[in-house]
Amino acid sequence: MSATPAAVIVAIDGPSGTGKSSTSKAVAARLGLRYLDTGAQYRAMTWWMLNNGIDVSDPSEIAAAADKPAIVSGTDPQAPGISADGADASVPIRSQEVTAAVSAVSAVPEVRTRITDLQRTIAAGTQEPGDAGTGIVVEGRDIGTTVLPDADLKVFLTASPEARAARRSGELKSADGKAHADLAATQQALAARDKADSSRKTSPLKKAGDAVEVDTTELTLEQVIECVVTLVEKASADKAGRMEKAAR
Ligand SMILES: Nc1ncnc2c1ncn2[C@@H]1O[C@H](COP(=O)(O)OP(=O)(O)OP(=O)(O)O)[C@@H](O)[C@H]1O
Ligand SMILES: Nc1ccn([C@@H]2O[C@H](COP(=O)(O)O)[C@@H](O)[C@H]2O)c(=O)n1
Repeated sequence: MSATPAAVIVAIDGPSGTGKSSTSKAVAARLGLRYLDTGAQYRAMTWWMLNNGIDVSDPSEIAAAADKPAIVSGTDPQAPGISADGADASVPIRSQEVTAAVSAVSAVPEVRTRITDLQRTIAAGTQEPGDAGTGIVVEGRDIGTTVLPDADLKVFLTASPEARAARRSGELKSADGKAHADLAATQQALAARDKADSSRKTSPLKKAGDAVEVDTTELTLEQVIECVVTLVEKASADKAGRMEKAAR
């Protein structure tokens, strides 16, 4: 087996609140990989549409506007950043308004084609020799099934609805300091978004057949990170071994 790890492409998918972002960022930072938050790209597209008078309840209006905004994603796991038409979208894409509209926008095929092209270009850039050639962790809903079906490692994170709602409620509380988060309402909102994301026609949320499923319900975030780091290290060493063999 080779001593030099290869630049891997890692796909991390799963429903909302399973820990995709937290895990992917930490794994990428620990292993010196780039990081891509594909949910942020759909959110930035949605934010731009809401700001530009697009009726997000009308799929034909969404489709007609899908190629208009320039969506630029950062890939530094410590500070990813995202902009739409040059405007910093990092904070506003997390608003309730965007969260409520994003599933409808992301279900439109023209939006998916546009964003999928961006994602593939960014991932391919991390396979070039030089500074960028460090590999990448890409997280979302359809990365292992559609965007990067040849990824070196696919992970599908799950957690019980109760655990996911409790995590999200904790987040809401710490964001405004008030103990207002209604667990049942949070659980309902997560279930509604998952249902929309799993039942759309184009590229629904789905586990790839060759993905490693990790149920995070009973695991701490640190345990999930360690588990995925181990999987990535193995995938990277295996890839390096294959490359070395092919070069002989
Ligand atoms: N294993 C875990 N144990 C406890 N809390 C966790 C765990 N994993 C993630 N969290 C917390 O749960 C919340 C949601 O995590 P995160 O945003 O990473 O999920 P996500 O799958 O990316 O969600 P979404 O798809 O909605 O963006 C965060 O506050 C995070 O710190
Ligand atoms: N690969 C993806 C990633 C995300 N989406 C859509 O974006 C929404 C927001 O995602 P977050 O991870 O930021 O919560 C999500 O609910 C999906 O509608 C997607 O379609 N494909």
